[in-house]
Amino acid sequence: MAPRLIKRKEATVDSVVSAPSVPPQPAPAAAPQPQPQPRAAAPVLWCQNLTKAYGPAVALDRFTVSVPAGRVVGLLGPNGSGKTTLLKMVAGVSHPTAGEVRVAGLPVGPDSKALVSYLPERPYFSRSMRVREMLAYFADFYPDFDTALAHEMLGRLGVDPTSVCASLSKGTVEKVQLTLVMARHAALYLLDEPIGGVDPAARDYILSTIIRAYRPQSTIILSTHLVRDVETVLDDFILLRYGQMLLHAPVAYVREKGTTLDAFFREEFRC
Ligand SMILES: Nc1ncnc2c1ncn2[C@@H]1O[C@H](COP(=O)(O)OP(=O)(O)OP(=O)(O)O)[C@@H](O)[C@H]1O
Repeated sequence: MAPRLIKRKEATVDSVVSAPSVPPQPAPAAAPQPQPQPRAAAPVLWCQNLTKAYGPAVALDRFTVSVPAGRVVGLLGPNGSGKTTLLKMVAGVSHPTAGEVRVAGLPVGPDSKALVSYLPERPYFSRSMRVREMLAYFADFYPDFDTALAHEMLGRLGVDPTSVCASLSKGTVEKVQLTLVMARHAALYLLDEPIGGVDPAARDYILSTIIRAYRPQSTIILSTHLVRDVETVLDDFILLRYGQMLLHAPVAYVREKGTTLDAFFREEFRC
């Protein structure tokens, strides 16, 4: 893949959501439409001019990308550069102000969500539940959830499935959440800061085994500030700044320059 270099510039307000001036009218009855089907040849993730504005502030600015199957992609950028905003829109928990997202050729909706396993940046499960109850909850909710694999991962990560979530440390909560997300058989995994709080030994297992080895056919997009830790497992990276894409390239692109992704990132975003 040829690297895509995009000239940097300050974010501008080009699209703001405005409230409708008339009350919504009931839609006329429409003939049933055929449901869109995933297309094998379509990129797993495709975004065209994807934009998210919060009032006058643009969190993501005309983001365009195409990511094929089987890639592990690092989503990198300084605080506030739009990483979480992008992942939320692909996952369908936030809606674009403008532009388009497709997952395996499907517009974001119930069909695309069935293909996506999303790890949000903040814990979301009930503190009163036990870990094994969370597993049962996921198994009920997602037909592609692999309970045996989840137990294997928890065992390797040293998490007791009988623990009550409220009793777990921050890093252990992260391990449980990542297990729940990665035990699904999804086409696209969106991981928002998956290893920030976990200890270095668990981090190695998560990166080398859970991220790199378990899902060779799937695409994994992970946002992180731990560039040095993740760079050995990444195929490609996307650099964001002020909501705009600076660069989408294979990690080999920086290695050919005789540097590391971590050094490249630090140089690019030096304060
Ligand atoms: N709900 C919101 N309302 C208003 N502004 C928001 C909202 N969510 C995000 N933003 C703004 O959008 C921009 C991008 O935020 P985002 O969380 O996507 O960045 P990030 O790259 O994930 O940051 P970090 O590395 O700190 O997690 C920031 O300027 C942020 O303040």
